[in-house]
Amino acid sequence: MTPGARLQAAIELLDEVEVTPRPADAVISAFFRARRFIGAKDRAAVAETVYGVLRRHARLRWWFQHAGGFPITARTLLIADQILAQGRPADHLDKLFSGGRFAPEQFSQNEIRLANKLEGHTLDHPDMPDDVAVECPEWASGLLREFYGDRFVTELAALLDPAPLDLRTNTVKGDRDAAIAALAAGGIEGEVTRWSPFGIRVHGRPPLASTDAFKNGLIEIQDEGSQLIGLLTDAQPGHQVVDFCSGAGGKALAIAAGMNNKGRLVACDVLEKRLKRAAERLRRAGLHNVETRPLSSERDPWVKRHKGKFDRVLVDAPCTGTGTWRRNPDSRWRLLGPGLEELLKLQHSILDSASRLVKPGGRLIFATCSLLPQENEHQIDAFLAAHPDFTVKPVDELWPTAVGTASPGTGNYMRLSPARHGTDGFFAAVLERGSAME
Ligand SMILES: C[S@@+](CC[C@H](N)C(=O)[O-])C[C@H]1O[C@@H](n2cnc3c(N)ncnc32)[C@H](O)[C@@H]1O
Repeated sequence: MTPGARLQAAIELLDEVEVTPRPADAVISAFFRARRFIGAKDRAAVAETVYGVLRRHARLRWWFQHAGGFPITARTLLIADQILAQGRPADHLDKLFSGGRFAPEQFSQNEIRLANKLEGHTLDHPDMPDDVAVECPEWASGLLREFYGDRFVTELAALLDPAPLDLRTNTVKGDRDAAIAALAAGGIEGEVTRWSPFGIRVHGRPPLASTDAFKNGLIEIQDEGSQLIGLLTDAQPGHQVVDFCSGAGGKALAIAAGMNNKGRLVACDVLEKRLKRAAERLRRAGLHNVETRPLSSERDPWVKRHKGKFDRVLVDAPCTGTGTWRRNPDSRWRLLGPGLEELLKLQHSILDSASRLVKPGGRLIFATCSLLPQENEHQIDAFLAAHPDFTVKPVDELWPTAVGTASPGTGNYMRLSPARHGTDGFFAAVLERGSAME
């Protein structure tokens, strides 16, 4: 692809993301699936351009206001991003917008005026309000400010950069050194992660799906923080385990690997399509002790029938995903699923129902990828008030045996953030049921 053709593809994709009520990563994947003739390098370059514009959503829009109120379109956003964030001179950009075959149409008069106004500036500006500078939407700003206090800007700024690419070694297939060596043989450099004993942080964005290590199930793509939730579940070989909100099985894969194919893990979700994806991944990973169970809702009769039967129940609850903003920058601005109030009710109800599955002496693990205390500590407080037979197992105490690395030292609960830990933002609480049932 020529540089102009890449820009045109990015404009088309930005238009598609704008009108499609699905997450940007799904829209981007579908766009390339329908255009298999676009090679891997071009795909990566186009996707990076699109993600860049989405990542700089509020700051770019601020500049449109500041420059005198220009119309916001996919084209003008891209022009602004190229000048302000990529430092491309306006006259160079003008040449790429040549109107030639596959290239974008030539600049309109308005676009020439916009490019000239922005020329010589960079993205950040001292007059930008903090919420704009750190891309924080209004719906979350008050809650995050209240929680983080004077760390608000630091914590939010760390969510602006792209997330690193983390892998988890599937210990059923080999150890971490073997995985690092297998990747290195294919020219992929990676280093051990700080907190997860099975994690590898890879340099750049290499095409992993075509590597033998991936095809043989030796590695899985999984953020380090997510790996740690699997470890804190502390499921042992022989245990009976439920992953209540299993989705496509990211954490189920990690937990089942730790059980070394001994015992039983039931992966539940209300979306059967996701569970089917989980089943495929489990096969590739060589894990045979997992069954999938679609639920009609968190109150499915299956739950009542299996009351008190499980050693471990993980609730990886649906949430706002504020901890994954660097991975899904569009999710800050496009609330495609339920809003916060609805999520809080759902989380409460899922926790309440799933807790029935835990046997006396067993554990309930509640996790989210949210930074908001309303979805985390407050949910645990409400749960404990209603369920006095459960108590908190402090994460700091569990860490040495369950994880085995130096603990991040976040107290009773695991609370990770990109600014402090270099992982996505995650929360996890481990609750133990007393030996007599309620
Ligand atoms: C955070 S995602 C799970 C991610 C998954 N555990 C992983 O590690 O890949 C939350 C999941 O909860 C599921 N979910 C939503 N409502 C639910 C309910 N009422 N009962 C059970 N699962 C539910 C969603 O379909 C979604 O897959």
